[in-house]
Amino acid sequence: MDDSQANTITPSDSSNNDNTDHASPQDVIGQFFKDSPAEIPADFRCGFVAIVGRPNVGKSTLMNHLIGQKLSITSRKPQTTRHKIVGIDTRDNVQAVYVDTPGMHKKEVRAINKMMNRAASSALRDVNLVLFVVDSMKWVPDDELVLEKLKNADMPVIMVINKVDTIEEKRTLLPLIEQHGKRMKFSDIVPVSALRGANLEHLHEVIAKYLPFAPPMYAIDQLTDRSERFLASEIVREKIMRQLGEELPYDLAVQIESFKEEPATINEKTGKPKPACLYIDATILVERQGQKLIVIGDKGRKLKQIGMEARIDMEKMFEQKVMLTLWVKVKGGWSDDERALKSLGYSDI
Ligand SMILES: Nc1nc2c(ncn2[C@@H]2O[C@H](COP(=O)(O)OP(=O)(O)OP(=O)(O)O)[C@@H](O)[C@H]2O)c(=O)[nH]1
Repeated sequence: MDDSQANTITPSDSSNNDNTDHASPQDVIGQFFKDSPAEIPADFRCGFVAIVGRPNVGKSTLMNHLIGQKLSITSRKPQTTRHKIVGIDTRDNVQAVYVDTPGMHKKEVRAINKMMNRAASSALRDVNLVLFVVDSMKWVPDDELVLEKLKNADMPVIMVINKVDTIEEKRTLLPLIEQHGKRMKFSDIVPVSALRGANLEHLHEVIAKYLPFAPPMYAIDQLTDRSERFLASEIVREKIMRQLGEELPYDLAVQIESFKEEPATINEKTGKPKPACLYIDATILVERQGQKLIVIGDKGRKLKQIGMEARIDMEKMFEQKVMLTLWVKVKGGWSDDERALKSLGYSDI
C-alpha cells in the first residue's frame, strides 16, 4: 500500500460509550439473514463435533465433503472461544459445528502423542461428539495412540472408516467393521469414502443422532469467512454514509485487507491477561483525490469518527475487542475493473 496516499487511524479505546444514533449490528445482521426462519423447531439439534485421527486418513477431505466443500467457514460467538470453528453445517433441523483440534494436522508422529494428550484434556472437552477417522486399508501405531486417548473421552465417539473405495474385495468390509468394533465401545461405525462422497448422507444422519436437542448457535445461513469480512466492510460503509451524507462519493468501496484474530494471552512479565482481539485493516477506496479529502475530513476528524463508530459496532457484532485500522486510498477507475470488483466481494451481492 502506498503510505503517501493513505491515512490511518487506529481507535484503541474500546471503552467509549456509543451515543450515536445509528443502525444496530442486529439490523445489519438482519439484513443479511432476513430469510432465516423465525421459529426454531423444538426438535432442532446442535452441537460441536471434533474430527480426529492420525495424519493422512482424510480428515480434511471428510470435513470438506460433510460441509459441502465450503472451506474456511467460520463464525464468532463467545461459546466458541475454546474452539476454532472450521465448518458449520446446517441442514434438516440439525446444526453440526465442526471444530479444529490443535495440532491435528501435524505430520510428525511424535506430535500426535503430544497433540492427543492435549486434545484429551482441552480440545475434546466440551465437544458433543468425536469422529475418529481411520483408513480402511491401514491400522498403524499412530491410530492406536489416538484410540488410547479416545478411550477416556466421555462423549460419544463414532469411528469413520474412510477410503472404502480403495478396498478391492468389498466382502472384507464387514469383518473389518467387526474387527474395529472390538477396539473400544464406539457409538457407531460408519464406512465412507470422503473423496467420492460415498455414504456421507448416512454419516450425516448418524452425527445428527448424537447431537443434543438445542437451538442453532449460528445463523441458519452459514457464515463464510468472506461474508464475515463483508459484514465488516458494510459496517465501515454504513458509518461513512452517516458521516458524509450528501457528500458521499457514490463509487466508494471498502476493502477488508486483513482480518486476524489474536487469541487471549497472559503477559509473561506482569501475569496480566490480555483479551483476544480481532485486528481488522480496511481500505476505503475512492476515485479521486478530492473524495479522499472529503472522507478524511478536517484534521482527520471524519475518518476518526467513522473508525470509532465502526469499531464499536464490530465489537458488538463479533463479540470481542476489535482493533480497526482504516486507510483511504485513491484508486482511479477501480469501478470499471471487474477483477477489482470481485476482490471487493461484489460477486456476492
Ligand atoms: N482413495 C481415497 N483417498 C482419500 C479419501 N479421503 C481422503 N483421501 C486422500 O487422502 C489424502 C489425505 O487426505 P487429507 O484429507 O489431507 O487427510 P488428513 O487426515 O486431513 O491429513 P493431515 O492434514 O495430514 O492430518 C489425500 O490425498 C486425499 O485425497 C477417500 O475417501 N478415498
